Amino acid sequence: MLQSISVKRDAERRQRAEEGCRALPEYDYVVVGGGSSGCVLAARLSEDESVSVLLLERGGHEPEEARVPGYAVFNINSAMAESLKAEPEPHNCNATGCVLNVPTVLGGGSTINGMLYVRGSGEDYDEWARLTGDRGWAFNNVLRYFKKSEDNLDSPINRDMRYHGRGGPQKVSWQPYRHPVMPLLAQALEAAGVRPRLDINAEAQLGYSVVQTTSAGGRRWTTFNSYIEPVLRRRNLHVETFATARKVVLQNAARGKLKAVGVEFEDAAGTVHVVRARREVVLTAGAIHTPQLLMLSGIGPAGQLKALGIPVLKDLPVGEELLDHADVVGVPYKCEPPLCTTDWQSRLADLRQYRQNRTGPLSALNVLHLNVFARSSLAEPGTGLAPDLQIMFLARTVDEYETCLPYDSWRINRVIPLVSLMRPYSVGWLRLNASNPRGLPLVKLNYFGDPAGHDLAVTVEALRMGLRLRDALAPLGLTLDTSSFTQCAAEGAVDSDAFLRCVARTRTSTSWHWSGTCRMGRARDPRAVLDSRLRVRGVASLRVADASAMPFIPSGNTNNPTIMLAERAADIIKRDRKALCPWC
Ligand SMILES: Cc1cc2nc3c(=O)[nH]c(=O)nc-3n(C[C@H](O)[C@H](O)[C@H](O)COP(=O)(O)OP(=O)(O)OC[C@H]3O[C@@H](n4cnc5c(N)ncnc54)[C@H](O)[C@@H]3O)c2cc1C
Repeated sequence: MLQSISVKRDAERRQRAEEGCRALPEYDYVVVGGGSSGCVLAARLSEDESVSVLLLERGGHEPEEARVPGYAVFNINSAMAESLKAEPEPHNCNATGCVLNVPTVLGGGSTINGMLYVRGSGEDYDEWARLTGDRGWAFNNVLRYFKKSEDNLDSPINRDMRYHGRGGPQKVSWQPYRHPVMPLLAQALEAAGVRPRLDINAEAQLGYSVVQTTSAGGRRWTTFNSYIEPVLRRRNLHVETFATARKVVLQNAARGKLKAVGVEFEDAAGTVHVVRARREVVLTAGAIHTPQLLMLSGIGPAGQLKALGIPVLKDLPVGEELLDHADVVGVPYKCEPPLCTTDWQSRLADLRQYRQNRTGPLSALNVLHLNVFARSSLAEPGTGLAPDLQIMFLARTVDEYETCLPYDSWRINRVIPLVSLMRPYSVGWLRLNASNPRGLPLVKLNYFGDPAGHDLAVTVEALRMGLRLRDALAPLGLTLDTSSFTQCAAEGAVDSDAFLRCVARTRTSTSWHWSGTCRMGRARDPRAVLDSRLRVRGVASLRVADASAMPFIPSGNTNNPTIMLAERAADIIKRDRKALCPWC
């Protein structure tokens, strides 16, 4: 499977190289990065037939198998992502540095992610409004962009028109298959006092729920499938794949102000081109590559750029903050037949069933869509009902098939609470790599790095919640399995603080929710790279409209918030253009 993805990608790249670059020398808007946000931007901007839009994407199209929900884990480790090893730190990721799987494919994160459709809490966006001084980012205002993007297919959720939209580009639905373990987990959660919630994307999130996904009819719906594919025939929209931006071309304009006038990029054959942007360059290369591109263009922390010999055009705190939710893989529960079966006959039957009508275990991401959102005893007062922790349930097959199917997880025999810190105090950073500034940047995640130990304490509490399910799960056939936790065994009992702190330190992983590396903020905010209209401070015609712009990480998974941000960005850009040119 992994090999087939990489073979298809290589063939597509070769073909693109033979065909040559088809981009024109000039467009009104050049959008860099065709991921979750870039596809939204390019589709929305090109709705206006009088403007031309180029979308540059360094990857290619996703193969059909990438849309099978049960294969999602393959996507993460395939040629559709590059692996970035974060800086090793003693207090997280087993001191070896977590691996970040950075998307490199049309659709970006929406093509390789877990598809969970989560908005976060209203308080998060009210905080965005406070930090930017722009009420336009408050929840009551951004709700319309969440709804605008949405084609919610499930009744009764889609009957709630205050919170949900129908007919938007992004398909949203419950996955058609629910593993038999899910009702048992729900039963155990209720026994532990966690209440059910039908819809986490309405007035509140707290409780456990079966989360909707960006999939429909047993298939993944990426932002490329949702926003771009239906409009690919537009004559004013051009998508150039295997086109890697190298830098933004900047010029001195009126009154000495810098202005973005184009983008330098390398095509599939390795030829370097410059495309001019008549109106704006919009960076949507994600929270890892957008800050890198800005710095390669001379926009970033002056000291850092000077040390690398990059001429400083604008001194801004690019990459000085990196936000993410630290995930920790908790102690698993063993699940045995007949509840969990992993034999080849069942797998073959699954494949046949999926091929016939896209149902069965392959139409869902095992049990990941069962989520708990909760407030720990350390949740900050004054944050309303915003959760500070999330518990998801991962599942996988261990033992018998591990060597031949290392990433297989559609048939399972372990269920693992995966805890995620929603309101982290620890903040990381991103810098250019001095030995190769164009290569992968250096990233320090700094999970659990806050001096007061708040983040670790919340995580320990969340891990303990996962353990609390054991009394209710044991009679249902799911028993705790500590056999793989030998590294922490000497620390104490399985529910002791010392053991759980050791689990947090050694079993950390990214949640892939990188954000905030080019945050927006108020005019005098020394941490802000962008103003609240997503313009790079002090540079004309240049915006950032991806997860990098978030000033505060939402309490939930970040794909849908990024789509919302891009929807509003498109509206802002259209309005700014009208304001400058009312007759256009
Ligand atoms: C493995 C994984 C699992 C996740 N699970 C979930 C989930 O279940 N639910 C959820 O809500 N969120 C999830 N997320 C997070 C979510 O997908 C991201 O927050 C979101 O995709 C970020 O969107 P973006 O537009 O900022 O960046 P991306 O979607 O990463 O898009 C950036 C795009 O830019 C391209 N690019 C980069 N550099 C260049 C360049 N120099 N030139 C041209 N193109 C370039 C990349 O190839 C990519 O396509 C997950 C993410 C990952 C990676």
